[in-house]
Amino acid sequence: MKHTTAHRTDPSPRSYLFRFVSRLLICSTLILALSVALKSRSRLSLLLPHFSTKVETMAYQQERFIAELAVQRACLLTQKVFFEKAKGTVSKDDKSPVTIGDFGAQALIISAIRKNFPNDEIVAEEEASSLREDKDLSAEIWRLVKDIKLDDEESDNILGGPLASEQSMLDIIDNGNSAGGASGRIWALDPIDGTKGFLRGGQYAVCLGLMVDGDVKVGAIGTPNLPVDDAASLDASTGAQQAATTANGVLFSAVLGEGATSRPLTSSTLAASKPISMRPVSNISDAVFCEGVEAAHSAQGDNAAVAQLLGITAPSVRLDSQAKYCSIARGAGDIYLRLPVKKDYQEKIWDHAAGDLLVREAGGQVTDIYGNRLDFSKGRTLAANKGVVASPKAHQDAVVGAVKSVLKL
Ligand SMILES: Nc1ncnc2c1ncn2[C@@H]1O[C@H](COP(=O)(O)O)[C@@H](OP(=O)(O)O)[C@H]1O
Ligand SMILES: [Mg+2]
Ligand SMILES: [Mg+2]
Ligand SMILES: [Mg+2]
Repeated sequence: MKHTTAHRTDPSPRSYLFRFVSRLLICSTLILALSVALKSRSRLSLLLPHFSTKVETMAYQQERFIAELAVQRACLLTQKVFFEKAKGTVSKDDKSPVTIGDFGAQALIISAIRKNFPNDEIVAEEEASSLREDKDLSAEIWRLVKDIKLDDEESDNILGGPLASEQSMLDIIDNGNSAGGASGRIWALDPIDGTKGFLRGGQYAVCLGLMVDGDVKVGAIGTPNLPVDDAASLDASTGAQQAATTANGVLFSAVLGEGATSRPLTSSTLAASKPISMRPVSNISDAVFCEGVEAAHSAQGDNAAVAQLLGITAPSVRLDSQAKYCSIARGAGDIYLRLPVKKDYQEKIWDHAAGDLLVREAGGQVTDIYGNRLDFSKGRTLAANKGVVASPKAHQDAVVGAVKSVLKL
């Protein structure tokens, strides 16, 4: 019996060989399958060169959605104030104006960012110290803010619903005090860009951008007074009279590598979007150029001299705010010039982050007067840049060349 048992459990040299060969076969099949999988993956990325970047940028779809929805809700507040005679205007330390619309829009947008991306930093233009000293103004803003909501309850809840109290509104406004910089996720917020235009009855924009490690990845801009029609001429976009018509109000957005879009502003969920792009300009002398209304913000004489050097005979079209970036991005104009008035002025990141991305994603180029890309990694200002020049990519060298010649750089 002993002998028989030993014979059964001890495998013969033949069965050793059989096991060895079958394991070898399994291993080589696995190796073969793995290499086929790897090969087909690399073939896929050869066929779709944007495959890996797409996967990466898809990550910003939620940020884009929240940014658009938050800007759309804030525009409900700014539009309400726009049509009121008294806008609760106060003068800031630098003598520039700020209104209840600026404070209210900042509170609503920061609250939406806090709800959805609690760990992100925010660089926003306004702060609440003056409101803490002026109880009446603070109460007026709270009366406005607490009633603003999107018609669609679910969308409003995505943004966190109503703010909790007047006190928390002030704290939320002061959440925009990040120093900015080159690392991490930082939102740049201008609750009303073009406050002077807003007060004058002209163009203004609610602007929000997301920077990751100093690079702008997402931008959303609400322009309640721009015509919805992307094909509307730039001249039809300048004045106050259009503001009262119903065919106004556009929401622009862009994600790095994903293109730029526009859609009508609504009071509820987001409307359907369509892609936008700069128009092709074969001869630069046919280009339409735009600049700011305020002579103190850009050197209109120098802007005109640059246009003249490029052979452009038509006068500039003047609009306040980042509506200029939006307009050229959708082909309602071609060049945006913002040549410096004062040597020591540092442009603010919230005045450019969203617009810069929008124009680049629409096929344009944005640089400073030296031809350098705008650098958003330097803190709250564009400390490494001077002025702004934006035009179709193919013409940017010529436009910057004309700028350098006029400014004798
Ligand atoms: N001296 C100056 N040079 C350039 N920009 C200036 C400026 N003084 C103020 N600004 C900025 O110009 C922005 C408006 O731009 P524009 O002239 O194109 O409409 C203002 O934004 P706010 O209105 O948000 O304060 C403000 O930040
Ligand atoms: Mg301001
Ligand atoms: Mg601004
Ligand atoms: Mg502003």
